Amino acid sequence: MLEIESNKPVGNGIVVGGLSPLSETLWKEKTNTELIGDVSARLTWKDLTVTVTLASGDTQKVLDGLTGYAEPGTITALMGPSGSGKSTLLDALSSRLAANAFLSGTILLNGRKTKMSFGTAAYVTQDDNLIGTLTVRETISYSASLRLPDKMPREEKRALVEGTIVEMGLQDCANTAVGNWHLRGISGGEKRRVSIALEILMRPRLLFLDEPTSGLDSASAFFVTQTLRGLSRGGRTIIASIHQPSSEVFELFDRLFLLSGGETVYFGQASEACEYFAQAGFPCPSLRNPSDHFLRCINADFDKVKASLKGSMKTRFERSDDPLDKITTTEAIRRLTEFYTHSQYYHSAVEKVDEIARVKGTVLDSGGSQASFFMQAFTLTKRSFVNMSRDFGYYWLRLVIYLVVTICIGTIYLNVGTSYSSILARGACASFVFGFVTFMSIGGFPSFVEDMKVFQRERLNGHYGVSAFVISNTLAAMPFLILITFASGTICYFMVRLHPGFMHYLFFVLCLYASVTVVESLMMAIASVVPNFLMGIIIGAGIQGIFMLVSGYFRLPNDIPKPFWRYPMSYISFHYWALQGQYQNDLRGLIFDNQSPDLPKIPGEYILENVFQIDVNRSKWLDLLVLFSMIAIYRILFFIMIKVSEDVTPWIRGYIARRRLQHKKNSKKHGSADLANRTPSLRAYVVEAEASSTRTS
Ligand SMILES: Nc1ncnc2c1ncn2[C@@H]1O[C@H](COP(=O)(O)OP(=O)(O)OP(=O)(O)O)[C@@H](O)[C@H]1O
Repeated sequence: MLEIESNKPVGNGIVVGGLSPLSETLWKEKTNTELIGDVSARLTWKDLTVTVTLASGDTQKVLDGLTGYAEPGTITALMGPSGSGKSTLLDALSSRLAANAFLSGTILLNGRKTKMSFGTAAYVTQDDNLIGTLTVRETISYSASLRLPDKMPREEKRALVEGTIVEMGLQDCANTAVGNWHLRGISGGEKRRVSIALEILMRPRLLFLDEPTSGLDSASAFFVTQTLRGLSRGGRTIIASIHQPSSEVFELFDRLFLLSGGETVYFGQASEACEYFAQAGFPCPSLRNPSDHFLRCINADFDKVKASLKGSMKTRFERSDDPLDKITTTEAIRRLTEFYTHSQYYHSAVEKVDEIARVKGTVLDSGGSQASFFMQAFTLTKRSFVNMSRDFGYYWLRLVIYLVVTICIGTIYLNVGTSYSSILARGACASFVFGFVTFMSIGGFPSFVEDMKVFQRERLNGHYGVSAFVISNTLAAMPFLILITFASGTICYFMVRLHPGFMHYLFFVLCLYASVTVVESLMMAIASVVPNFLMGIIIGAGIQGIFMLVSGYFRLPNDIPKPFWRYPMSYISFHYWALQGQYQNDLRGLIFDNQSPDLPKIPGEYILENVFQIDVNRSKWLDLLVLFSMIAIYRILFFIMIKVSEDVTPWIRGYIARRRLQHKKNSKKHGSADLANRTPSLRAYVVEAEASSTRTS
């Protein structure tokens, strides 16, 4: 067990800042989670370098040899100009780097290498991915049910939720919906606070926040930061990237990590940063906010603008005492980074990192949820059902369109009968229903993609697992899909007057239900690979177009080219099984008129075999069974895809990136050697360049 000195109050001695004592006490009592001392998080990173591969194939260093640490009981601010690498550092520390990013260096949690996603640490990202139809209170309450222990009484869960709402100043908008494309909800700043509330609800031992105060007014920014500071004083470790904090907000931070162009400009006590800048030759002018001053010293993006302004307002600048007016910011950054690497701040940071890393502390497991699987699945199903019932675009709009389209089908094929011409009409009607009508199900994809974003946020923060999500989504959608398919199927069946009989009716609507659910499941599997809704819809439409082509209507089954299209494509196509089943369901047992009254009548079985080339020896119920199995297969596929992207892809990515870097290093070495050998005068230059690059690294 670690002895943690830094759990003692830091700074002005406030033990619980903005944090409601009620929530804090309740949390400790009811969850038996004594965070200080036994499961606290000490995070260190040493020589952390992140390289990304760009679309052109080139690589770019986004972070360069960063070293630092974060201890329990402290709040660390990451500051730097836009694009300096703050989010990348948070992503690297929380094991969430993008697919094209490669990390080198050491990150240790309590002295051990740990994968930080899935609940070991909580992360409030820059994007607020929330369910738009839920109110603020509902959003936080569902989150509490998903993660708090089942045994915890309801009143206590409610008290925690209310306490968190008060801590984030959300009481006035607690009953307002978050908002989505058709519903104006809470403001951007309020959304930000809801996102923070969701993560501080469980009092995580390690919390990353990417720009928690962006979009907040100065008073809200102050109170939110004060709450975070209070949370840290309870033994939590907090790291937050922040833009432009006011001087009051800045004073709430214990440590400051200042970045510019991916390099460390300063890492140390926030309260000593002013002195550090003065020592480095950039004292903060008396009337300037220190954090504004630091950022002005290290933002080189506007050097050109500054130079042209200087030209036009020469006299004014000449009189200024500000050192920044005498040199370019690029030069200031160079001096500051050099000053830092030789300063006592850097050396003490390295010493402290080594000291912390030497102590092998508690292995932190996933701390995201303490609720049982059953509770998670139940809460998720309830939440999804509420969302689906409130979001007009999810199912209601589809219900309206389905009803309209099936009434159109009903009027066009009205009372189709058993005349000779009705044979093809019945085939066309079935093909349209199971082709185009089921195709319209992709309309729900944008809403599902929004759900996926929420799922990904919650999943990475360990709120619940993939199986709970798949089960809940399946169960919550079921009543809506039954309503849509049974309502539209009934209209179609009775208007067209398909084969009479209850079992024929039941088969028709069940087949429609299964086909629509297969499309939903297929789109779910697509969403696991392509999270962008436009791309997803295009891919989903393309796949369904191909499935329709090989369904046996546009080209008869025996005429479909055997390699690939017949085997296996037509068997993979759900349209094929739906049509095979429905043709049998509709035609078998009916007798049709022939072309002329003198010719004998045609039995349905004959048409099935000779016109539509249906395998009459196979039961239509078997076709239906195949459709239901496809639902399960696509949902399992979704599950596997998520698992693969979580477990296998990072490993492959790391391997490829390592190979690429190695290859680059080798070719660089050979390239410079070749050049030096060919031109003796260049040899000295290359040797010097290689030596200086080794010195820098
Ligand atoms: N996966 C990536 N692929 C390509 N470039 C990347 C990737 N990740 C980061 N970068 C680049 O690295 C730089 C730092 O990005 P990052 O988002 O970390 O900056 P930031 O300091 O958080 O910026 P902001 O304050 O604007 O959010 C940017 O120039 C960005 O384009």
